Amino acid sequence: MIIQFDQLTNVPMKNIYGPKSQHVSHLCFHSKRAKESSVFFSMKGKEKDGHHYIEEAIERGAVAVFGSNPDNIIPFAEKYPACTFLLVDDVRRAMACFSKFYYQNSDEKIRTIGVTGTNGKTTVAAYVKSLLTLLGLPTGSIGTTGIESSRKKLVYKKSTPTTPESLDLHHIFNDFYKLEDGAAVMEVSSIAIDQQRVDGIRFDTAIHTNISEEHLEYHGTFEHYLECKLKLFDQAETAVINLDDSVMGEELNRTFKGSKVTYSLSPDSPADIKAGNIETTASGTAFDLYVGGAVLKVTVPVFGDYNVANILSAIGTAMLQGYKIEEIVSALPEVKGPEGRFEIIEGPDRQRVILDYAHTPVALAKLVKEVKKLEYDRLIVMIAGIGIRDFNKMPKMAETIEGKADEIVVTVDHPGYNEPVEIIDQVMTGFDTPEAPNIHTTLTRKEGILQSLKLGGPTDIILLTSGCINGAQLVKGEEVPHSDREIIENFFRLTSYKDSSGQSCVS
Ligand SMILES: CC(=O)N[C@H]1[C@@H](OP(=O)(O)OP(=O)(O)OC[C@H]2O[C@@H](n3ccc(=O)[nH]c3=O)[C@H](O)[C@@H]2O)O[C@H](CO)[C@@H](O)[C@@H]1O[C@H](C)C(=O)N[C@@H](C)C(=O)N[C@H](CCC(=O)O)C(=O)O
Ligand SMILES: Nc1ncnc2c1ncn2[C@@H]1O[C@H](COP(=O)(O)OP(=O)(O)OP(=O)(O)O)[C@@H](O)[C@H]1O
Repeated sequence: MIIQFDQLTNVPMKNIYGPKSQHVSHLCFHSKRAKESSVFFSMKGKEKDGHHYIEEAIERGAVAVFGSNPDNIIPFAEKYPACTFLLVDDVRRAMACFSKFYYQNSDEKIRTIGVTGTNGKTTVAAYVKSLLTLLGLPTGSIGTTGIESSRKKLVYKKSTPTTPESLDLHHIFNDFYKLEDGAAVMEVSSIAIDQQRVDGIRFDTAIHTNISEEHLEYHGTFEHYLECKLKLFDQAETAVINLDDSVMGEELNRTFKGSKVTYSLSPDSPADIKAGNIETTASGTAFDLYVGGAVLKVTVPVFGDYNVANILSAIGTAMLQGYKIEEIVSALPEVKGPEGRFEIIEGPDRQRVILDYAHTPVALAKLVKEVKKLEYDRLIVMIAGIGIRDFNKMPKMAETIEGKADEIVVTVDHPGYNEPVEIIDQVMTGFDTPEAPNIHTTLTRKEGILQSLKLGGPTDIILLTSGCINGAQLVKGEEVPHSDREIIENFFRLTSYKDSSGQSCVS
């Protein structure tokens, strides 16, 4: 595509050096990803300054460079006269605006729905994707579990765990549009908002799940974390708000000016949609839906009260897209959730392994409460300290689980550059009685899973929490392939066999 840089109206620019137009076929913000006809965005980061990699990007074929530091940009413009240099105040903002332009404002050709909150973003995104698609609005999704159009999983080299960088995001919107999806639902993390990845997107609907302490390793204070999350609603036409969340829900309910649907798990709440009489069944959950003065019976193939809250937010989203409540309710029994969230794997001898990504104390507490509603003999719970997250959170996970399970296995997820043993030590400080015989420690997620499975007997539930992002464990800068499912299936294959009477045995 030929880009006439001096005619870009949506990208705020201070100055342009060199040729005013270029043939562009690729966008990047990492010099090592530059190739022929690339535009390179040089950003100052936490560790490095992208301006120091401009020459590398040019050597690899970049034909245009955005930067904010004139001390770098002007001398390079003189040294590389064939390359276009664009001096801007804010490179992240420029990257978001330019990407939107480059991918022909695809975000405006489809509906965009953003989900934010501490817990439940992935789950809500999956429910919304599934529900809207069932209702006849093919919807793609973007988040921690990957990128999926309404019909298939798409393969991208992800640059971030949850919310992609702006240039990837607009590329994905464009792909959804080309695949004839009518909407995109995406998880919007607080970090993404802070790093301006969603700048310039006008969301049709923003969904709020809840807020509790998280990502303090990045934000420093809870106030900054909350402030970032609230910003999403400044760029949304309509909103779905959880009134049960007194911190963020009440604030949003007071300040949000557009159309909104509020939701609550308390039938007495003033919310627009509410759930009551929640009952766990063998195949999911049944509840009464209070909406517009009526009470409707609803069944959903999901487990856990918090997932009923997540379903309510999906219902609110569908209502804001113009669907009638009767159509929505009739689609609910078919709704699908994401992988690794209350995902049940049946083992031999009526054992059940439940994989759940709960990795905050709040999520863990709620999860265990829900699991205890199921029938089982003994409960084995694995928790993990996540090396790439807040160390202060680790003891709180131990504190949350102590006394609530028959066996507790403590392990490590994504050690990053930390020593696994230090992570374990940090988690263990949260137990009152760390030496208790039912508390076990292992140094890798794989060992933790195997230990938990070995502790399980007939009719037990083995709850494996925390989780693995993108099928890998992050160890010292490397992505080490890892699959919980593979480990579990191999374990059951190796330990169970049919004896001569045809009965299954577990050794
Ligand atoms: C900790 C953090 O916020 N990191 C983000 C940050 O990187 P940084 O500031 O450390 O970058 P840096 O290494 O200092 O490099 C600065 C610049 O130089 C460039 N560079 C660097 C080296 C080189 O050889 N060439 C080169 O061009 C880099 O591409 C970068 O643009 O800026 C980068 C560019 O915008 C982000 O991609 C990167 O996200 C990393 C991948 C990341 O893991 N982020 C996590 C914390 C994150 O965003 N998580 C959230 C929430 C997850 C959840 O759901 O809980 C998410 O939305 O994924
Ligand atoms: N509405 C909710 N309230 C509290 N806990 C929840 C809620 N929804 C899900 N959870 C718990 O949090 C875990 C993570 O859920 P989910 O992956 O949907 O959240 P998330 O916000 O996407 O987290 P992340 O971005 O870190 O992946 C679930 O496995 C469940 O245990």
